[in-house]
Amino acid sequence: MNRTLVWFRRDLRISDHEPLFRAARRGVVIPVFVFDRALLQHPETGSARVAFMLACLAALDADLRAKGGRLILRSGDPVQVLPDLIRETEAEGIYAYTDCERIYGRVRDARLNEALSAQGMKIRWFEPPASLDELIPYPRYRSRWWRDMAAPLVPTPPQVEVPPDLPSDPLPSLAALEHLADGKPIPPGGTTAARQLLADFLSHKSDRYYWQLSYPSAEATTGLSPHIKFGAISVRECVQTIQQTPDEGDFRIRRSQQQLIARLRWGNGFTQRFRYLPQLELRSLYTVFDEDGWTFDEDLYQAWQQGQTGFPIVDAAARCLQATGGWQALNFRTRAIYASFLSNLLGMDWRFGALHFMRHLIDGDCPIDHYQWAMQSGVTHCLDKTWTRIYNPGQVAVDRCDPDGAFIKHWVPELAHLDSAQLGSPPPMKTYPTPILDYKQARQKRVEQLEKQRGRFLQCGNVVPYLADLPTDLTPFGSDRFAGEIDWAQSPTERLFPAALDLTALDDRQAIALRTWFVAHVNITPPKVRKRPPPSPVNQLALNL
Ligand SMILES: Cc1cc2nc3c(=O)[nH]c(=O)nc-3n(C[C@H](O)[C@H](O)[C@H](O)COP(=O)(O)OP(=O)(O)OC[C@H]3O[C@@H](n4cnc5c(N)ncnc54)[C@H](O)[C@@H]3O)c2cc1C
Repeated sequence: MNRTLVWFRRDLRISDHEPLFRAARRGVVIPVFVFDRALLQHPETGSARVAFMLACLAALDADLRAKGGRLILRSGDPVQVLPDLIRETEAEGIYAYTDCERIYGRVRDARLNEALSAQGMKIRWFEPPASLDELIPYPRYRSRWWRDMAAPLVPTPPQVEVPPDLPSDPLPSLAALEHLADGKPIPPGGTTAARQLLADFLSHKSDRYYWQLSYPSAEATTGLSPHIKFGAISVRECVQTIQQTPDEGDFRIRRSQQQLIARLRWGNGFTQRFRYLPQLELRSLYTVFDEDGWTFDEDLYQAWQQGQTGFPIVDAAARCLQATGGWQALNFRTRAIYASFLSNLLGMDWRFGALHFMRHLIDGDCPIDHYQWAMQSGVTHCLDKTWTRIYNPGQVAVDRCDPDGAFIKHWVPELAHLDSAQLGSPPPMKTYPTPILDYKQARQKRVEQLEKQRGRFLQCGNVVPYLADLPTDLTPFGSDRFAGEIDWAQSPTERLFPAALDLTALDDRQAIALRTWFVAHVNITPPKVRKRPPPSPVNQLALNL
């Protein structure tokens, strides 16, 4: 009987999972998850997120068992572990989804392709829905997204037959993975928990989501982000479940459903941007924004992290992030205000903020996190001023996000006795710091700096030369602050799978298409085409169905 390895990565579910479905139809399945030290010890990995992943793995194992199978756990470098497992099980090869979240994963997958080819072994990569290998204009991507979301869900295999004698490591504890629990409550993981969150949302929140999603104390959002990050539920299942829920003719429900679906699409769009330009994990889209202007002050950075800035909404967000990992409590608007404070008002490189977020967020997802950070810092758009997001962290923010002060008073109890109208700028008191900056001055400084930087683009007809290339050194930002396993970062940059977009080889059509992803308000004309050798072929495992 045919035997196929299914390699789970950030797709920890058995439904709407094409590699698993197809492998189960071929015959015996070896569903495997590999604990990979390079990821577990990546500077941006947070313990709470690892704990949540363990919960999702336990749930995946239970779901596979309900189908007669189980999850096989192994530890080590997947480039060695997976060929060994193919030999051990005499499988024909591997089925897996491509994954563009991180540069490390793409280096690893390129190394795996080479290792398998060298040993005469095969892998078949599947594209997740709404993930494309070709560069197309953003409006066309939107149409493709809708088309992919409308496609029928891949059926859950009725049975998953796993070799009975195949050993698996036990599910490790957090400590065994060299992580310490840091007190954050971990939400239940897995598909059932995710479906329950969506059902609760549709029953109780969907008439108010659109209007209240910016109020942290309203808890009007789904709380699905950690599940989506680990693929415990597919975005397509979320979209179809929302669409199948009647709006009962209530425009509030209709508007909220539309808004939620749009946000799910944004998330996929960020991953697609990273697929094209993985360098966005490491640097700003335009080199000019990284070349001059950032300052760094360790004391101020610590004050921002610990919630000691003297701006209550910022301090509440800081403390909430550290205490909860952001799940449900730290919504989009509050994250944005908190992020903007570091990069725009304290003038610090957005990557320090993104690093701190990733180390604490339970839903930390590199493309969303890094691109949102870059957007809030104003460095993703080279001309359009509307993309300067400098939030006023004073009373304006309180009135917009937390008008009754419930979120602030919860996380900054020193201020619990104040009236909400005082929470924008509390009176001096011994127990709470005075503001660490003057908002108006800091804002003015940042506006002038961004105008100067953007001014360089005004006279240029072609922004491609200003786009940051993939650096030759792929060392993750933050490696100097947090030790990690980063030997892989010295790999040649052309060895990424899927491959990155080669900015030096864009033709006219591609250059125009790329522009639509980044809203550059000038023409982009391509440089001279320089051909690169084609990537080495990958053995695709035939689907003999
Ligand atoms: C600086 C910054 C960093 C962020 N980092 C992350 C991150 O690491 N991981 C993450 O999932 N979200 C991130 N977000 C986006 C957003 O804040 C979270 O998706 C949201 O708060 C998660 O809660 P929810 O699932 O209850 O949201 P809901 O409103 O219920 O949204 C459902 C899903 O839609 C997607 N989504 C919602 N809002 C956005 C958005 N603005 N951009 C992209 N996708 C969105 C997410 O997948 C989310 O789970 C970040 C936002 C900012 C400003």
